[in-house]
Amino acid sequence: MSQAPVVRLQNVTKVIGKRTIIDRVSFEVQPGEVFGFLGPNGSGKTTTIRMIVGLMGLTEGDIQIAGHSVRKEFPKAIIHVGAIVENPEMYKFLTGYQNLLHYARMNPSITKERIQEVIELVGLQGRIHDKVKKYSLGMRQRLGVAQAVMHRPKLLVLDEPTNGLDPAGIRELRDYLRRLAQDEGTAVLVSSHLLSEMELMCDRVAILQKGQIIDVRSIRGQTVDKAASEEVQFDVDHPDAALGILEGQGSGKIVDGLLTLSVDRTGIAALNRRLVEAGINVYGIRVKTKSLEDQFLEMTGSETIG
Ligand SMILES: Nc1ncnc2c1ncn2[C@@H]1O[C@H](COP(=O)(O)OP(=O)(O)OP(=O)(O)O)[C@@H](O)[C@H]1O
Repeated sequence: MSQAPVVRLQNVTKVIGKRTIIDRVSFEVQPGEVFGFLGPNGSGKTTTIRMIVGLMGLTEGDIQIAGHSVRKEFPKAIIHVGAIVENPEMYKFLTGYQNLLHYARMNPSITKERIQEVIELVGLQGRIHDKVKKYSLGMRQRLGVAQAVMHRPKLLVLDEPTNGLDPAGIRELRDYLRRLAQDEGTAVLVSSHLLSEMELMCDRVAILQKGQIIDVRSIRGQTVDKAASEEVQFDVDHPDAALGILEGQGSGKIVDGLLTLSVDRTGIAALNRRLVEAGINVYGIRVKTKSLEDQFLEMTGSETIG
């Protein structure tokens, strides 16, 4: 991608006592991208996020936000960030609108028009004049996001935003985060321990395990049921010879007497044709679909993800 990243982590490391909690974590989030930070409980998501938003120092490495190092130019970096890391502080006896007005007063660049715009962005227009104490958790969170993005930050950071939300609330969260990314070009970083939610919400995810990034991948449009990759097994009369014939066609191997390859659907017919033309008898072809969930479990071992 040619755009400059909104946030760039380079070899971020955090050591507490003698323990390395975060170990050389590197990734970038682009403008307009919803980026998921996925990992089992205790893998280090919150710690990383706390370092991004300046609630905790780094032991090694650097984090740049809009090109400014949080270590060297923290005030210049942090003005580009909107975040909900702990529960957003709201005045429960004031209305949603009064709360937004209160925070807007601290920043003269926020106009009444902008307040209206963020209210519509998070879909709170029908309830914005109700007292916050009457709000559901999902509505409080929308108000928190509205407040966090009023000053048009380049980066929005949300730690476990789906916690406690029902499926409808999660869908709404997804919709307004996407809107924010698309309409305002905001880079959105969300953490979660639930792959199924990340798949619906994010363009890419980084998978964190025991303080290390073990994978970063695109997932836009994929769901748990759709294959991210497929393993194809050919039942043939001479597996070794078949393996030789298909050399160079991906990582072929023989498993339980079956020729096994990773290939996408369109490649299966072509491989079959090559085998038959080379005189190999093919008795069966089986496609073993691996969902992202399977792959995530494979990568993170037996640790639970939700
Ligand atoms: N201040 C601290 N002192 C010592 N250990 C800490 C501290 N903060 C976090 N840890 C440890 O670092 C590891 C990562 O914690 P962190 O809260 O970042 O994980 P997480 O992925 O956000 O998990 P969860 O989803 O459960 O919050 C955990 O083992 C935790 O016990």
